[in-house]
Amino acid sequence: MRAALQNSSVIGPTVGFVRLPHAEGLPLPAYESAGAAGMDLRAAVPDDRPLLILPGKRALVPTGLILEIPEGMEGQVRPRSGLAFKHGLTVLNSPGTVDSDYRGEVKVLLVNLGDEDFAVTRGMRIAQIVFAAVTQVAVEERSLAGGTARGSGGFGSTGTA
Ligand SMILES: O=c1ccn([C@H]2C[C@H](O)[C@@H](COP(=O)(O)OP(=O)(O)OP(=O)(O)O)O2)c(=O)[nH]1
Ligand SMILES: [Mg+2]
Repeated sequence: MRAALQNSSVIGPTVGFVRLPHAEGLPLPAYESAGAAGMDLRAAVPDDRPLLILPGKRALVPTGLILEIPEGMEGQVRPRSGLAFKHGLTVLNSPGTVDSDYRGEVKVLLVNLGDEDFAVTRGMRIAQIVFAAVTQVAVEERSLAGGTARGSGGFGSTGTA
């Protein structure tokens, strides 16, 4: 298995990671390749108590991490394509939004859309988090929206092919 990239190769803002006691011994998220967009999140479930997700059921999986995301950024919790392809496991609220002012434990809402039970074991990489810039906007109420060529056409109005 390829080692996760060292921090020194990353140019960008810094996100703080606080490891909670139940994440002790688990590797911190890290980019797994030079161009990776996301860092994998690991399940901080007890070693002796895997979390079983039955077909059609969902579970909130602890990561054991509190993040300190810089203002103006968010964390997006997304599925891992391998788990989705092989087991039908995905993130129900994808992309989950981790706000920069959230100081609770980051959790992953997994849903099993496959037809077999899925056991989430300690340290398993269950999802990935992508950090992205967000823009907060000012709201201005207006009586009319300005005209455009598209107008109100949507939901396939430009054709399907
Ligand atoms: O996949 C996720 C999504 C959210 N959160 C945490 C961080 C986020 O900042 C907070 C609130 O998420 P969101 O705004 O999506 O949920 P809500 O239902 O609107 O809850 P709230 O009323 O607390 O904002 O929950 C996670 O840990 N994982
Ligand atoms: Mg909210």
